[in-house]
Amino acid sequence: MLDISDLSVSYGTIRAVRGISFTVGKGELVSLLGANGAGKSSTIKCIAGALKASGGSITLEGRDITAASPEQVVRAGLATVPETRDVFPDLTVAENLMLGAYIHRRDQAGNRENLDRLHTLFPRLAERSHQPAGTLSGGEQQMLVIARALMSRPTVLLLDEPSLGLAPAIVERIFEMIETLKKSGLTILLVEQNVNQALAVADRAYVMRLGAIVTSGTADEIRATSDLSAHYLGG
Ligand SMILES: Nc1ncnc2c1ncn2[C@@H]1O[C@H](COP(=O)(O)OP(=O)(O)OP(=O)(O)O)[C@@H](O)[C@H]1O
Repeated sequence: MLDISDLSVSYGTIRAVRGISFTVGKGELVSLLGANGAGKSSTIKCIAGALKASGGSITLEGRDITAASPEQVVRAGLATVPETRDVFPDLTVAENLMLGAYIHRRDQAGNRENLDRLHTLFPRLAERSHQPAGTLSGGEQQMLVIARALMSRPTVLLLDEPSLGLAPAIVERIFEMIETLKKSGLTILLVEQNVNQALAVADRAYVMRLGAIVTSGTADEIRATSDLSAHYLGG
């Protein structure tokens, strides 16, 4: 489904991602793990078309999207939830959601149907449809940005640190929702610092350190073989 081959990303002379390769199969939930500064967000931004690759290739369902713009990437079927969790604070929840559907703006019936499905998945957003998004709690804003990404009807969803800065009870809810999305058949690439939670939902994981992939395997293999504290806590 998603095939990353020898991908490099640089900021001037800083090489943030150094020739990494990994795959995410159809319907799989793959996690990209690593300490601060390992290069996870740079990888996600590059796949999303927000950063230019300095080498390598990105293929989605056999189609080369390495040089695609963010909009072209969304049109190809890949939606991204960045770690910045940006909502438009003065727009209502409903208006924020409709912005996620801009590539389908002529298909109003399809958008309504998708919105109904998302309201079932995120009842809190349905209750707060007419409320300015800036008045939502942090956890609700995270739900909103995930739902907004799903309004583009992606086949692959990239989630960058969805649990960042949220209370443990809310983190539980976010991970339950990620599991529900996986069960619905969505292909997911999940970047997380929350290693235990990520491995609990992931089929496979890749561990990044200093811009390179140092370990990969099933969630059980990663738990069993790698020294998590060394990779994640920088020890
Ligand atoms: N805009 C930028 N300009 C220069 N260097 C950058 C920029 N963004 C990231 N970097 C550098 O690239 C490297 C990888 O950063 P990146 O944000 O991809 O890591 P990360 O694994 O996502 O970490 P975090 O979890 O803290 O976001 C770091 O050394 C970082 O300082």
